[in-house]
Amino acid sequence: MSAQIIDGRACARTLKQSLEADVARLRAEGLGIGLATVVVGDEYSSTAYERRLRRLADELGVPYSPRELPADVGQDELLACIGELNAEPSVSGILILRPLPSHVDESVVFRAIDPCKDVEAVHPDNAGLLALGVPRFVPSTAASCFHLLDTWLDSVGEDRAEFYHRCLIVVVGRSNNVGKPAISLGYERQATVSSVDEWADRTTGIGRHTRWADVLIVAAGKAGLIKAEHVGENAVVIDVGINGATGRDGKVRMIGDVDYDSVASRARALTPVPGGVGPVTDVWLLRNTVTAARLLAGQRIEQALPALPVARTAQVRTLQEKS
Ligand SMILES: NC(=O)C1=CN([C@@H]2O[C@H](COP(=O)(O)OP(=O)(O)OC[C@H]3O[C@@H](n4cnc5c(N)ncnc54)[C@H](OP(=O)(O)O)[C@@H]3O)[C@@H](O)[C@H]2O)C=CC1
Ligand SMILES: Nc1nc(=O)c2c([nH]1)NC[C@@H]1CN(c3ccc(C(=O)N[C@@H](CCC(=O)O)C(=O)O)cc3)C=[N+]21
Repeated sequence: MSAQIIDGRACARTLKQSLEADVARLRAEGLGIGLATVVVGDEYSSTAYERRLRRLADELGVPYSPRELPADVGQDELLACIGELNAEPSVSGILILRPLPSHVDESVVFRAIDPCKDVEAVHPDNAGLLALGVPRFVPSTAASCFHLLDTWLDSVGEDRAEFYHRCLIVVVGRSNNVGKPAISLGYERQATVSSVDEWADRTTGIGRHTRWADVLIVAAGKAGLIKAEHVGENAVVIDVGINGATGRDGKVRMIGDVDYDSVASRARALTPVPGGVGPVTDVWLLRNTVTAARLLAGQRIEQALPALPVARTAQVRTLQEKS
């Protein structure tokens, strides 16, 4: 079997059209919007993302303030930078690119962000709201994974609710900004969710968990970690990983955490890298920046959140009814 390819670029194009309309509506209401990013050092995946955000903000005419700090920046200097962005009225969304250098305490840094400008929901207030199922911001990477899944389910005519209720979602990687939010969004869809980290790989191996997945979301940051032997034949595989791999010609190209060719020969559907989760993530972050602009203008969360794609009304049958 050869997997269906889930096209993130096509999905992002559609989402971008509604984002353009959201930004225009905001302007028509006389509300300001601006995005600030903070990159510490020059890690491959951070700079790749920052470039994309810069370009998207430019295309949308959204004011963009990039801050670049050296890898040896002191934590206090980083906190001072966040303080300035918190106080800057023209900035509605703040994104601190990860990974941060090891001498910086990420939790202290994230706690310093104004929760209403925290477009990635890394401040404990926002992470807590997400975990409770009442998010202020839905973190962009996890949101993108599920947006791709929802869109793909619609395209193959599967009922979303029925699919998720019967579904085992296995999430590889449990970082605070990708894996854990993906786990929360899986719960929200009433799926069965399990989580795999590096210890599982080092001890029993991850295959004994991942092979059972109906949906496998991989966010480990390890190039080619997932191979055909790790996936079931009916699996839908969402590859979040962004890794720089140097080829024989010395050029660096982008690859995911999934060994694309071997998994494509086995799985039911697969997101490629590039062209999968990545292109949706930056659009979603700008959507969250629109939400932030509305919150900062005093609107309530329900008024501020952009409309999500509506799930088709489903008559969900229970197991007994099915048999
Ligand atoms: N496409 C996109 O839009 C985005 C892509 N990314 C990419 O996704 C990847 C993950 O990002 P992020 O979550 O921030 O990374 P982190 O490094 O913060 O977290 C990685 C997680 O993966 C786990 N892990 C590492 N190695 C293994 C292994 N061999 N088996 C199982 N689990 C493992 C770690 O386990 P433990 O907890 O035990 O350390 C940890 O929980 C990166 O490549 C990043 O660039 C990130 C954001 C957006
Ligand atoms: N706080 C934080 N949040 C993040 O979301 C975050 C981060 N830190 N640190 C770095 C990683 C990496 N990341 C990318 C997202 C999209 C592309 C992307 O869209 N890539 C295009 C590449 C196109 C190309 O260059 O060929 C694609 O996948 O098709 C890349 C990288 C977000 N990250």
